[in-house]
Amino acid sequence: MSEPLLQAIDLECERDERLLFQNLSFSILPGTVTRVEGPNGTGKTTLLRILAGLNDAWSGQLLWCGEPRARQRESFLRNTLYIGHRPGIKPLLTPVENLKALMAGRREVSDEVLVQALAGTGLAGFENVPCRNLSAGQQRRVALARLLIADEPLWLLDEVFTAIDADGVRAIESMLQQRAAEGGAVLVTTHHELQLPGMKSITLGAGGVHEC
Ligand SMILES: Nc1ncnc2c1ncn2[C@@H]1O[C@H](COP(=O)(O)OP(=O)(O)OP(=O)(O)O)[C@@H](O)[C@H]1O
Repeated sequence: MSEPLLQAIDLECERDERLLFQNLSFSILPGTVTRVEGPNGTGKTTLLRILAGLNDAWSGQLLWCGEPRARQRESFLRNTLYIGHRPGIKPLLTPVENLKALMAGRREVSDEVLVQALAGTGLAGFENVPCRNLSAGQQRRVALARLLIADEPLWLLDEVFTAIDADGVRAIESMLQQRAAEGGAVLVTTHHELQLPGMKSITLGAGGVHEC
């Protein structure tokens, strides 16, 4: 069996003296899509932010490719793509400019590739319009175009289906499956009814933590 990309061992997190989760252990293997599920407020966003290295209010162990993540920070960051539940799009910039900003410090991508990625998320013809003039779903599609130029093997995606129409949902589902088929791994939170073949799940909340 292949080595996990990411491994969580006995994670615990408390917010405002409220225990969100404890004894949370799971492995994210190459070739898998894992859904983090649970009712509102049970800690899904918090967990993804912890995994992405954006929240330090936790205890336990996180391993990246079998080594403590803290010792592998650069490799972890270079190989992980996090998209938060807010699209993170700058309203005064165009979709092309926003994608360039999202790629900053990662790698050079030509305008042609960016325009193709935007076309791939249904934004052909909107490449140079300020994002403040786009709809909520179109703004989220700008952020999702990032997936089409991603070479990071691990994707951590928080509520990426919000404001997306049915065709867009199917397109995202196929991107997740594609990443897994290419040997990457995806961890996704969503309230959308996501059904992908072989999908794993981590459930937070009332019944405690459950992994399958
Ligand atoms: N910055 C913060 N400081 C203190 N508590 C916080 C902070 N952010 C979130 N919380 C609390 O942590 C708990 C979990 O929040 P989180 O956003 O992780 O839940 P969630 O499962 O993603 O919810 P939803 O399904 O509504 O998106 C909530 O009770 C929330 O009030």
